[in-house]
Amino acid sequence: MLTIIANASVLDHQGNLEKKHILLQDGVIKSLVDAQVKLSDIQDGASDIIDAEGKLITPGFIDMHVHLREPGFEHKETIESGSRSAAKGGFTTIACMPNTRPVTDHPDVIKLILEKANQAGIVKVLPYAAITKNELGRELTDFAALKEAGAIGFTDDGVGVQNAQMMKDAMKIAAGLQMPVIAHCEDDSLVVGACVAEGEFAKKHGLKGIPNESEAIHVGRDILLAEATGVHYHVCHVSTEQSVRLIRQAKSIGIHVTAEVCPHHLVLSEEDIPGLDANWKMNPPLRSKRDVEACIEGLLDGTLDIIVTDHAPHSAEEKAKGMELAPFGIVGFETAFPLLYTKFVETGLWDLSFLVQRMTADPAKVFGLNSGLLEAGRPADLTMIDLDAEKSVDPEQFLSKGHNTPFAGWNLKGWPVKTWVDGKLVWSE
Ligand SMILES: NC(=O)N[C@@H](CC(=O)O)C(=O)O
Ligand SMILES: [Zn+2]
Ligand SMILES: [Zn+2]
Repeated sequence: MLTIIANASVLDHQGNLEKKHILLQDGVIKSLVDAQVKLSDIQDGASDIIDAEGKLITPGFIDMHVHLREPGFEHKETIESGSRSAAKGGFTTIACMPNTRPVTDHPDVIKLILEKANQAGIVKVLPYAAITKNELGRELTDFAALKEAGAIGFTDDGVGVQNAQMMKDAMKIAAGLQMPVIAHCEDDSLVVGACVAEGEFAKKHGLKGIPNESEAIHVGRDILLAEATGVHYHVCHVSTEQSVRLIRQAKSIGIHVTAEVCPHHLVLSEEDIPGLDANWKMNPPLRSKRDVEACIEGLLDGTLDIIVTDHAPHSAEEKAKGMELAPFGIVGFETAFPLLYTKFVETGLWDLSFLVQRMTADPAKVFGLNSGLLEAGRPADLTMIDLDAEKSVDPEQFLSKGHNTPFAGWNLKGWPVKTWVDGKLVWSE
């Protein structure tokens, strides 16, 4: 079956926009043809021709840090609802975290996730497995068996691995299996009972603060352990100036460390929190302006490799418990691209190709995926974006079960309008 996406704007290797017809066949990108070529010359046998005049086509976005909540927390999200939400946001591959119930610490849970994702048949779902059983930090899981079942890496996201020897043992085994260790960096002893960052907001509201060191102390420790074990060490949701500095130094001496940053940590600081509204509560918390600047700088100089959403849906009831009692986390799929496009590309701070690469080719490179590039022979995972479309964020319109976002009402440009996975249209506005 031949599909043609005609007259699409695509980014070339230099980041310039070119007009192309994109031919898809059997789930794969067959070729990109200059749009000067008449459609009548290439459309023989095409079962579907989509006019993409005036629209940008990019490789499908890849999100290496998401929470789909199934099994166990289906009231927050399911693999199906999360996949739909991802597709609407332009994502075609998502990697889901193991803090489910049961925790993804056994091959059976990996198999269940892959089965459910397959049944949903929307986006590609890549499961992470837990480092420790039940994410309790006491006993390692069976890495070899989890890899065999389809896990793509190991992480206790949601909590930090508190014991250094445990982390070192995990890294040694993962290195032997050529698998990455992905770390939620947080030293519990420095955090106890805090819900927002240490800073002006915490002071004003008489709240205990989460200090920057609670993140960076793990980053520093784990870099040393990665050096000792040779593992590919990937840092989750970097949010502090100190972490950026440590990762930059580690990279400069050749340690195999990579890192991710979330849109909210690039766009918001603690100064933006309007009040005690838990839609502004996430882990790591919104930090100071200085930290935001350091994260942006880190992304620009390659210290931070990729952008992830850390899509973390919770129910309205849970979030209504208020800043101190509500769970940490905000949804991310359906606002990520327009948010970053509006804040950084429209304003002339970043090239469009810089943003697109951090959400496509770079995550694919960091995690060894075959997708993320718009070239012949690659899977036909594509996103169509209307860069001129402008609308305000309406959580009621989200396909995610979670409506917990600090961006409600924000007026944004650059909305995804169609998404294909393996050549199949999985979402269309
Ligand atoms: N990021 C969050 O604020 N919450 C995540 C956990 C996590 O990513 O650490 C969640 O599972 O809700
Ligand atoms: Zn985390
Ligand atoms: Zn997370």
